Amino acid sequence: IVGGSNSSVGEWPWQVSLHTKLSIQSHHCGGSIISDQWILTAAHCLEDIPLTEHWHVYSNILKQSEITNETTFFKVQKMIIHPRYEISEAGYDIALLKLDTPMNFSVLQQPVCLPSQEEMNMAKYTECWVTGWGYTKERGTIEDTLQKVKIPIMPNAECQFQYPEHRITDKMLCAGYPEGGKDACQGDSGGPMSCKFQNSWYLVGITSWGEGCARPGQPGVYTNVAKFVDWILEQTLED
Ligand SMILES: COC(=O)Nc1ccc(-c2nc(CNC(=O)CCc3cc(Cl)ccc3N3C=NNN3)[nH]c2Cl)cc1
Repeated sequence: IVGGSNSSVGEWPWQVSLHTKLSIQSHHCGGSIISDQWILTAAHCLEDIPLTEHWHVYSNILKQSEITNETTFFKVQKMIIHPRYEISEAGYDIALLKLDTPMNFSVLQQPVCLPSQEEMNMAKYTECWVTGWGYTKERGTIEDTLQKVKIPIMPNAECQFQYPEHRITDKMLCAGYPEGGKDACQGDSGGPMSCKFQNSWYLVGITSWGEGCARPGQPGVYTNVAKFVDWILEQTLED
């Protein structure tokens, strides 16, 4: 997160850190708790590591340094990548992780609301925050303390204009300041763009891609979760 500040304990109780158990175990991506057994993240986070046993899901974490080999984590039972995902910049950058055991909710570990499907006017979301342990500058390192930054959603037409070589679809959302300076960055992907509306928090976006970090005229691009609520419900409501 570029241009943000430290979060406090329990501020984003749906934020998780996805670690891969490869050479060195480290933070790979963010994710969001959407039910007691399901995590929503970005498809690109999972594409290089398709084996469920390589993933550790850490919830109720503020600092990465809290994670030791004594720290409890959830194992992953099932990974579902959206079937139309190819690359982040083409969209459908969304995936689900089913935990091997249901988690108990608490003040510090609980789900975020999904937006109502086909939510069209994003203008109603005037208080949106992006969170993560990603770099605080383009050539950075993973942050210890979970960072937060408030970023306004911009109309897709404006975003398309700023990314002339891309197709910004209605399944994507963009957020940024014209002057740049505040944005997601490497290591934040998969994590939430959370928006407060009528005193509840909604998972409006999933951090997906951007041209560099916090550059003027290069907003962050997020998966528009409202457009995938049907898919999420289909995949997660065991029939
Ligand atoms: C010790 O452990 C480690 O070092 N772990 C570790 C884990 C993961 C990564 C890592 N993750 C990614 C995937 N992309 C993103 O996270 C954000 C993309 C993005 C989204 C928005 Cl909205 C806006 C801008 C950008 N943007 C563009 N350029 N940079 N950022 N790339 C890399 Cl590299 C690096 C190190």
